[in-house]
Amino acid sequence: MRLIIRDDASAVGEYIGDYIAKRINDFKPTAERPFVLGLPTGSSPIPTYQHLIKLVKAGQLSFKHVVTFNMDEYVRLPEDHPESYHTFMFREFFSHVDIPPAQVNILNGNAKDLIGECDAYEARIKAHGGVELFLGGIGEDGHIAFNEPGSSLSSRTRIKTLAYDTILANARFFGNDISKVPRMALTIGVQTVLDSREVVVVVTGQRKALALSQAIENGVNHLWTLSALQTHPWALIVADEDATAELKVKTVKYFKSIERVQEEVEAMHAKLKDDPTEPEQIGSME
Ligand SMILES: N[C@@H]1[C@@H](O)[C@H](O)[C@@H](COP(=O)(O)O)O[C@@H]1O
Repeated sequence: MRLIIRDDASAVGEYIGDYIAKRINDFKPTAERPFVLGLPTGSSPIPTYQHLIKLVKAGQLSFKHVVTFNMDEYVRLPEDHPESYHTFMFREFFSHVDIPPAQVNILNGNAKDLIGECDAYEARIKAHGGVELFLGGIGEDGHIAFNEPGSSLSSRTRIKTLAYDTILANARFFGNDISKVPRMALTIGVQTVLDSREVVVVVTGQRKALALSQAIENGVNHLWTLSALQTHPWALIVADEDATAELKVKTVKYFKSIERVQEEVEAMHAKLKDDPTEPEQIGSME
C-alpha cells in the first residue's frame, strides 16, 4: 500500500484527478474495451470530481469510453431525492462530463427485489471484466462504501443496516434531522472492492484521522474495514495533512520518504530513456 500526503483537500483532489486521468488515458479505452471505474459519494471526493471536470473541459480527458459503478445507495430513498446518491453523482459529476448515461451504474435502492438487485450488480461488474480502478472514500468509523464495522472482509454487494454513528454523521445532509436519514443501504462488499485491479482511497479532514491510523498502522480488522486494503496488491491512499493527525511521525516520514525515492527513480528513468548512448533501460517502476 502507498500513502501520499498533500497539504489540503484541494491538493488531494488535484493529485487523484490527475492520477485517474493518466490511468484512463494510458488505458486508451474504446467502445469495445472501456475503462471500468468505481466511484464513491460523500464530500471527500468532490475536489477530485471538480478536477476531473476541469480536465474534461480542457480537452485532456474523456469519459466517452468509461463505464462507472458506484459504491452504494440508500434503500427506499426516492431516486430524485436531493440526497440520493443518484442525484449526488449527476449533480456533482456526471452532468458535467461526456459520459453517456447508459454507461453509469448505480445500485437501485428502490428495487422490489433488493437481494436480486445486489446479485445483478455483482454480475454486471463481472460481465464488464471487473473494475480497473475503484476510487473510494471512508466514513469516520473506517468504513469503505457502507461496509460498517464488523462487516465480513469477504462480503459482496448486499443490503446493509447503517451504524448509528454513520446515521449521525450523515444527518448533516438531511437538515441535521436524524429521523430523515435512511437506516439501510445497498453497498458493494469489501471483497468487491478488493477484486478491483487497483484501489485509490481519498481520506481528508481530522474527522478521519483515527480511521486512517487504525487502517494502516494496525492489522487487518473487520472493525475498520478500510484496513482490508492491506491485503490488496495495488492500493493507494491519498490523505491531507489533517487526516494524518493520529499517525505516528515515523509512519508519515516513512511514506513521505517512499514518495521522494520514487520521484528520484522516475527522474532517473526519464533521463536514461532520453539518453541514446544508454543501452540498458531500467523497467518502469509503476
Ligand atoms: N457511504 C458513504 C461512503 O462511501 C463515504 O465514503 C462516506 C464519507 O463521506 P464524507 O466524504 O462526506 O466524509 O459517506 C458515506 O458513508
